[in-house]
Amino acid sequence: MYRVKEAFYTLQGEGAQAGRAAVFCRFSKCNLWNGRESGRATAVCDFCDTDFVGTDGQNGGRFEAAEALAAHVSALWPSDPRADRDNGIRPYVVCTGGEPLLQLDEPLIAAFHQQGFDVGVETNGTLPAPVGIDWLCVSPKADAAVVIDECDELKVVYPQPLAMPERFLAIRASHYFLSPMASPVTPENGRDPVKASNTRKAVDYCLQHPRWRLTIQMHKIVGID
Ligand SMILES: C[S@@+](CC[C@H](N)C(=O)[O-])C[C@H]1O[C@@H](n2cnc3c(N)ncnc32)[C@H](O)[C@@H]1O
Ligand SMILES: Nc1nc2[nH]cc(C(=O)O)c2c(=O)[nH]1
Ligand code: SF4
Ligand SMILES: [Mg+2]
Repeated sequence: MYRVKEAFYTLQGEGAQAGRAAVFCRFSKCNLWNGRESGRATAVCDFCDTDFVGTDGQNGGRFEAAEALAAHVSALWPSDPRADRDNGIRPYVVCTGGEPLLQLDEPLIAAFHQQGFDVGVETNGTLPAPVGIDWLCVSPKADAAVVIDECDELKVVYPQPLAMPERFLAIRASHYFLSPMASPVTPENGRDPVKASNTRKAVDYCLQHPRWRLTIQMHKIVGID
């Protein structure tokens, strides 16, 4: 059984795939926070900006079979993803959450591929990844041990006192990104002074350590999901 909080079609807002159209499949549950505000202060990961509790979001639900979830995702692509693929377009599903590696398995990856999708994953890196993922983004959290030693992009939310970038240089990646830590809930007026201050700090770190590049949460600026 796969539990999905929400699924929606948007542009990837972060990392090396930023700007690419994708169906986001947000799985329920995380191993580093129970998702309740009452548990945030004692969570391993205490800055999460996402609601991943339950299956009640847009296009959320419970799916018994991999094929059923892949068909559900396919229906959110604006045209026939298999036909698009035949025409040189690469339909894209981003598996996120919550922590997608609690649920994503080889049958579901195969079912996404069967529907014509490239499969991207956003993970905290604490769980092993199944084979077949086309784009793997690892974003370490606090002192949680990272068990993935190779990925497409490493995306370190900055600053985290227990997860400073130097700690992850042994992880092989094609891209090394810093992503400024935003407030868990964007303030009503849309201005986030915490994010602004962290962005300046991330800029300074990248200037001093040119292995690292800045990525920003473009979707929050553009005003899309
Ligand atoms: C909600 S997480 C879900 C996937 C996975 N559990 C993870 O942590 O990578 C998706 C992305 O949002 C990032 N993120 C979460 N809260 C954030 C915040 N307050 N500021 C910036 N990035 C944040 C995570 O680091 C991750 O790259
Ligand atoms: N547009 C957009 N891009 C994203 N990249 C990673 C996201 C996530 O929450 O995993 C995310 C998201 O929630 N929206
Ligand atoms: S950012 Fe990722 S690891 Fe942290 S609580 Fe949110 S879903 Fe879990
Ligand atoms: Mg997000």
